[in-house]
Amino acid sequence: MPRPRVRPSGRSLLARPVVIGLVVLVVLAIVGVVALRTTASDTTAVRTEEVVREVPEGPGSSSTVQLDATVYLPDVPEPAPAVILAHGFGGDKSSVDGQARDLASRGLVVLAYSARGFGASTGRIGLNDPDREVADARALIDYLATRPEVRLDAPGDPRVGVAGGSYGGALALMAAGTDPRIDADAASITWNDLNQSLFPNYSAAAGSGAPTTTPAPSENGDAGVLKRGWAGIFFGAGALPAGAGGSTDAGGDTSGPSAAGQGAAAPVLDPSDPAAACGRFALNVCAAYATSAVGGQPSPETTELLRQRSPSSVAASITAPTLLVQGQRDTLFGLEQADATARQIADAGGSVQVRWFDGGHDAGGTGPVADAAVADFLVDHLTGDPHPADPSFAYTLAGDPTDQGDRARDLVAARYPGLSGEADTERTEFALTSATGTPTQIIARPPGASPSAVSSFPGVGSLSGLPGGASDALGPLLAGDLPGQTASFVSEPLERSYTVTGSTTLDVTVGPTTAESGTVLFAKLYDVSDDGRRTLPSGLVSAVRVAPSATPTTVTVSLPAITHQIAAGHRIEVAFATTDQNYAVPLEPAAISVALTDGRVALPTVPAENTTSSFPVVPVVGITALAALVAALAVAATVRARRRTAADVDPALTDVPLVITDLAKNYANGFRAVDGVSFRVETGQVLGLLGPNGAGKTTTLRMLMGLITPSAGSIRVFGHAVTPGAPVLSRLGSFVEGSGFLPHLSGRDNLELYWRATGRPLADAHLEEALDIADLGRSVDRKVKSYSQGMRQRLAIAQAMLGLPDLMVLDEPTNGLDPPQIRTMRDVLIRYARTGRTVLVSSHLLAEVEQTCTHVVVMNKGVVVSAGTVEDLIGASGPVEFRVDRPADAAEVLRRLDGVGEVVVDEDTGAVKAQLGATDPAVAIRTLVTGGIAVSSASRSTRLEDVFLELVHDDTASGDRPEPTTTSGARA
Ligand SMILES: Nc1ncnc2c1ncn2[C@@H]1O[C@H](COP(=O)(O)OP(=O)(O)OP(=O)(O)O)[C@@H](O)[C@H]1O
Repeated sequence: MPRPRVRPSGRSLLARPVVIGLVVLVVLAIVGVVALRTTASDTTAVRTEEVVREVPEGPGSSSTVQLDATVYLPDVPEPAPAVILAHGFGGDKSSVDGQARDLASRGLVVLAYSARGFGASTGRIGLNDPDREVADARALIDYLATRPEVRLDAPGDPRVGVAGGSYGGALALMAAGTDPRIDADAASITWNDLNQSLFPNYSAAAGSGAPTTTPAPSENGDAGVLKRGWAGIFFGAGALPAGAGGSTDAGGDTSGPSAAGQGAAAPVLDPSDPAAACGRFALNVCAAYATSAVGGQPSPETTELLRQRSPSSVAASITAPTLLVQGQRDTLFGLEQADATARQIADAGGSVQVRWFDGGHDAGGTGPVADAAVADFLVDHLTGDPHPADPSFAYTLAGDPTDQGDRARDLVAARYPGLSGEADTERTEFALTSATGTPTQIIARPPGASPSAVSSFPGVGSLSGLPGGASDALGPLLAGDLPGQTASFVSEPLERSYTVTGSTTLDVTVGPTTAESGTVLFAKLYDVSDDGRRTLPSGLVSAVRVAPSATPTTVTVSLPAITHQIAAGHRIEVAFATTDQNYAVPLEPAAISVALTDGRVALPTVPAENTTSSFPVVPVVGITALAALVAALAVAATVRARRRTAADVDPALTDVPLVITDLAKNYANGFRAVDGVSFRVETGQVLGLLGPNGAGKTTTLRMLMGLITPSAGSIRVFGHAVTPGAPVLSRLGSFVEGSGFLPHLSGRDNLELYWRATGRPLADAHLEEALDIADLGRSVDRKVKSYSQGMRQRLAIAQAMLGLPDLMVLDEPTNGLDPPQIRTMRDVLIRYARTGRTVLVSSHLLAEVEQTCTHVVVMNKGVVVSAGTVEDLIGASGPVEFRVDRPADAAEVLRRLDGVGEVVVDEDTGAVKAQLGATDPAVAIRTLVTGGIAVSSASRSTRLEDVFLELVHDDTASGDRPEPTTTSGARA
């Protein structure tokens, strides 16, 4: 039965205006964009023809896929060059209708089509599989060669260009790299390498010369950090059946009528079919995403799959003139992606031109500016004689649209400096000093990486569908770093204003860490105003992962590539944060030391001419304001939705420390480690979670700590539903193995550091009380590297106790302790529970549990096999041992009693052991005495160990799942 949930008050008052406001603003905005576009086109009459092309499902396959296409035919007397137009991810051919009409009205035949798996096209999404989507584009070129309206360069070889944004942009590049018939290609806001885009790592071993610094980094180090926010949005858009909505299309005109899903045969989802969760994705793509999303790291197979789906795999073969248009507001595919593609094409002798524009996935996708650049390029290169691309480089310097004196400026440089080298990039050095005064700063990552820093809002820009930079508008309001989690290094105030165009690198020394996940950091370049306001340009961060090392490691980190003007009097701040909510950060707690190697940063600029003619201040102010408003409302709705989730409270349980109901966990390999676990812990209890190896104890506790997500069931802490990062987790103190203490700091300093990372005042830590209970004595002021294993364990327990949490959860706290230390630990836990708080502890030391815990839950093979008080558990089973004068007669008498099970006489001691079942031992004694037998003692010899072995032994031997049993007083 669903439980009543507490909703934040005022919901019904707020919801309607927000929704109405959103609808009105989106309609206004779309009308505005449509109006802008229609005035720009319609110079030549255009007619359209609907076409369905059948292509093989895969190489050598007998089954086929149907591609739904529209051919746009300009009313021109001669055969015309053609363009294949590909749409963005989650869109379909209708998404590029406006752009297609515009190109056709300029005299080009345009074929726009829905990629396989999108719109009315059949098949599955292969993420630009070279053998499928890319082969489809080549098949469409074959088709264009048969159309009489299309100009041919040779039989079967039409004069043709390919263009697209985002998903379509990568397709355009990959088609150009595999089909020499293509005469020009234009790719907007797209990736070079999906591995680098989705698992970025902007660091490389210092001195390796790896990251190229002008104007954007193009090289990555090893395994990166999953860009969880964007990856989820990207893959979520394809996980729905066709026609189910969910477009995140940022690579096409959003003004046209959406035909998403029209006529498409939406697959019928069968929940029992594992493929159902894959929606429209090809199963290999789906599996690749699922394993990386769960593990946070790509498997070698995923890396290879993403490599094949990337323009980087074919860029060296692109010979047609290429235009790369990349967005300056794009936390999905940053400027460095176009930079890498440009370098690869140029290195192989191809001709390439680069444009950076004030847009991108965080600002409504491509938009009119990018589309116009693409149209000019295609018309220029397809209608005249083929000629190399113009080497110039254009970019936009965003101004403040509310300030007419500081307008956005369009700038053109003679060459793209990424290709012409360092010589074209001026650099100015700024000295940076550590914000704390000490060269090395120590920052912490809290357990569960929660709370997390916020740098940008993936998807909000494309949600608004507008230019103007939703993330930029919202960033200063909502983004932020957390105290204790950020190391910062700042410059003196700048004497003059300075324009950053591109990226820079700096050497940083981090670590040491032996954690398997290595060190993960997020590097940022802030513009700090004189009143201390920090602006993170375009919400961009550089994710960095440094391999584990027992000694500090120096790496070269590339800061994000930006265009940004820093005003005179402002400071530059380079910051390193341990968390970012858009990335899959390791959840284990860690303390990380960070130092700049030479304390300087050299920021680049690209000398360029201002070509701004007349700037439409009024529409931009209006559109930007609308974008900001729409985005603000969208974020408000998101925040409210999150609050609602966070406020998922069962009022009947607000006094109960923990209630776990029907909890289950399937790991990525399909193994069900926890299967329908339910139990409850009351205030003041010390509950022991017992079970043999592999029983599912750690998995259960990790779900409770919010470190992993349950597959089913619920966990309520004081009535609040637990989810990763849920605020109620602040009432829970937890101990997990490998607490990541910094060895050269004292125990006390480590605890203070850890507490600062939670963002809460030091006074709330109750440091002395936690230390007192953990009984570390004066050792707390010694360096941790001098601690014994037992002292480290106790320090970790003290860490779990900081803030005196109402519920403390400890996973195997006695591991590695010697008997006296185990005894100390026992006292610590008992004392803690006596303060009116609650302890949940997993252990395999049964004698310890028996002496420490008031209650026990026994798990085996993922299920609860018994639960109750320790006395109940011991008392409810096991034989009673009678010492009598005539053992054989006593055994006979007991056997005749109702409900009594096995009765045996111990030949050595003469004791009679009887399984009394429900029979009261007092009744048994009275019966014996009445029968003339002298009873000198009756006792239960059972210890928890016996019960435990009895509960798990048979089952362990047979390999079957045991049936749960509940002792009296148990609440399983
Ligand atoms: N990430 C994972 N992927 C797949 N299986 C896993 C994963 N983590 C744990 N398991 C499996 O789940 C089962 C339960 O593991 P868990 O660590 O929860 O047990 P446990 O009761 O804590 O055991 P132990 O006392 O040995 O730590 C084990 O069979 C384990 O191999």
